[in-house]
Amino acid sequence: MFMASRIQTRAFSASARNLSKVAVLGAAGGIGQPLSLLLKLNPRVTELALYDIRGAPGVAADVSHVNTKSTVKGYEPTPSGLANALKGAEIVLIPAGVPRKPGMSRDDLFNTNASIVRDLAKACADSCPEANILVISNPVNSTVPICAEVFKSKGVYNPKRLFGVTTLDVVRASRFVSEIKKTDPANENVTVVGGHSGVTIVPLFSQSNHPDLSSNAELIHRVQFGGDEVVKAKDGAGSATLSMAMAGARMAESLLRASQGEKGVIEPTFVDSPLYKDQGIDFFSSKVELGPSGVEKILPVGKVDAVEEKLLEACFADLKKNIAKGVAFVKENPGN
Ligand SMILES: NC(=O)c1ccc[n+]([C@@H]2O[C@H](COP(=O)([O-])OP(=O)(O)OC[C@H]3O[C@@H](n4cnc5c(N)ncnc54)[C@H](O)[C@@H]3O)[C@@H](O)[C@H]2O)c1
Ligand SMILES: O=C(O)C[C@H](O)C(=O)O
Repeated sequence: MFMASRIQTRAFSASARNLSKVAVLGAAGGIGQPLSLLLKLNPRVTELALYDIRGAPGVAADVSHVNTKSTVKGYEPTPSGLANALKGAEIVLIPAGVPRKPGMSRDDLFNTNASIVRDLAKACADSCPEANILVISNPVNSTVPICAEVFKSKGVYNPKRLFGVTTLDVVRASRFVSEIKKTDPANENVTVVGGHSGVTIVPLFSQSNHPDLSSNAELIHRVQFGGDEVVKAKDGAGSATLSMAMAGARMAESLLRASQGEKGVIEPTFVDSPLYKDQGIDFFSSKVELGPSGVEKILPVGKVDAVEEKLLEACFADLKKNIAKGVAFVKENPGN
């Protein structure tokens, strides 16, 4: 009897530890819908909370019929709907905001998306201050600092829990390399550092399986401007949604694996980073080891060649401005 209840208690605490509520803000959008579907297919997710300013209950009803065990709920676009979606969340993914049209830079989205992200970050700081916040909304180089400033202003900033999602850059890099080298992309791990726009995206091919590619200007350009390829092809109907959903789901899955005890889970991500703080760059994307507390360890950039050294210089100049713009926005526009 005693034995049985001990076993039951242990089984209960193990499953309680693995209860993982994941919230998606912007769930009815081009990224939000396939991302919600992929999260529904992930057995590590036990509760899926979908929020949008329009259409989340419909997406939730649809996704909820997928026959996996997790529960799915769509929340009304009200402050209490948002608060309830966030309460108890372990991970919050934010793909809310407008995407680019041809001819636009990601920075051109700032005027619209900065206040959307600021207000959603406020709701997160109030309702789930300890959640891992995964920012997808562009311009990531600025929206992540915006979230940090909001959390700081509410006294709940934990730099280990805030992530700009740059996974798509490494997904693209490995696919593009595999096309050139006729290999399996699953075996091509390309480190990409910096930020998430144009020249701030710095692939380090010298560290890959194919160091010769570090002088391939066309490939470097393709990785840096891969997003533009999709924007152009969609011709006004938005930017990458399906590949982004896959990349966002991968980042969430990695965090869940790490929080459930797996060691050595490494993803590239744009975080509050010590790597170049001495040069005034407070956020930087590099390989990060994830753990139960979020960021476990920020890995060094490592040895780069002369071409990459130059790419990094160009990255720093833009990144510094993008980060400063996000910080200044919250100071000048604290909102209600
Ligand atoms: N980080 C990356 O690698 C990456 C990749 C692709 C796209 N993006 C960015 O992701 C964002 C979304 O792209 P998309 O294609 O899904 O756009 P979309 O327009 O299809 O969807 C955006 C969704 O956000 C919702 N939304 C707007 N304001 C909101 C708010 N205050 N609260 C909740 N929801 C809100 C909209 O109703 C819409 O459903 C864009 O900013 C885009 O640039 C980032
Ligand atoms: O290109 C965009 O605007 C969307 C996204 O950042 C991407 O890299 O595909």
